[in-house]
Amino acid sequence: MADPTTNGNFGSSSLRLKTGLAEMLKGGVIMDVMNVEQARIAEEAGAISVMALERVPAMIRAEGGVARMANPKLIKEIVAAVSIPVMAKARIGHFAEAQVLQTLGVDFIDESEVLTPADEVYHIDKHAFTTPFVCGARNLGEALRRIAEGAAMIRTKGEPGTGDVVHAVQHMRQIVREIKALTVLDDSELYNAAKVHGAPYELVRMVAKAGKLPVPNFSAGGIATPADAALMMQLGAESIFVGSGIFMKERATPLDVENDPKERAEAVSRAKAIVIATTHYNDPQIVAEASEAVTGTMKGLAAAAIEERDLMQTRGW
Ligand SMILES: O=C(CO)[C@H](O)[C@H](O)COP(=O)(O)O
Repeated sequence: MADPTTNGNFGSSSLRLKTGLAEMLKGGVIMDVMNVEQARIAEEAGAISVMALERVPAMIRAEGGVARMANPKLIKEIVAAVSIPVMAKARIGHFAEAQVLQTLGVDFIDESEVLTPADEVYHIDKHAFTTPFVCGARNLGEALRRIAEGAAMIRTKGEPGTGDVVHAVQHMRQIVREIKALTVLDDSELYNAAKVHGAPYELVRMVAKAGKLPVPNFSAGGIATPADAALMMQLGAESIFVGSGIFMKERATPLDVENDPKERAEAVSRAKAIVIATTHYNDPQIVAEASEAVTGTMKGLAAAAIEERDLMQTRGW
């Protein structure tokens, strides 16, 4: 049998390179930004990367409509404004949006359930791109299916735009639990595990041997406070994505960081605190100090109150 660590798509030098880029983002915070000023604040606050998009999930949730890839003009402005890596989102299955993002030179493409899915059956064939991809997952099977398609980074889906961390916790706990369960199986049992998880045997075997995913495992969706970030890191996340928790004032209204110094200071305080808490996630004293420095926190929306059909996390498979 082929050695899954050296053969097949996953062993390709191109995927190892993409995963290497993802490894460089470990231990940091990736912040959603909707304009150049937000991107500058994120960089100054110590974000490891920014995600360029037109509306953060809280706004998409409040306003409805079809959520698509951001305008290339906005992405180019943000790429030009910061020196940290820039990510941008494509709709699930929308390989033409991903082609545009690759042409624009973004550092990572997020095939994201936050946008309105473009294909009800197929995710993007991510091996066909030189730009690395990150994808969301709620469980190990979903994570491994995305990795099989070429994803170089996995993140929990959580329930984006709520400020409620409960589903990010659920997804991270499930992925970690399912990985642990694989490590005690013998080789003959792994075939059935692959069937149960709906994932390629080679990847299941790789995870069973290593006790971890073959790509970095980050967390996203509903992370809104420094303590939320510390919680996710302690549960096994290797980095944190924060969208709606930093730049939003009301559910559909962002802080005016361009014209209002007080609101700008509020965004800076939230951004810095999340970065500090992510770095020092194992030190409650530092997380306490970071939390104290925050002025204003996203009010949020309890994920349990959302109708099944309005969940973003159930998009993708
Ligand atoms: O799609 C994302 C990660 O790739 C978003 O950045 C993230 O899910 C935002 O969620 P929230 O607004 O709840 O922080």
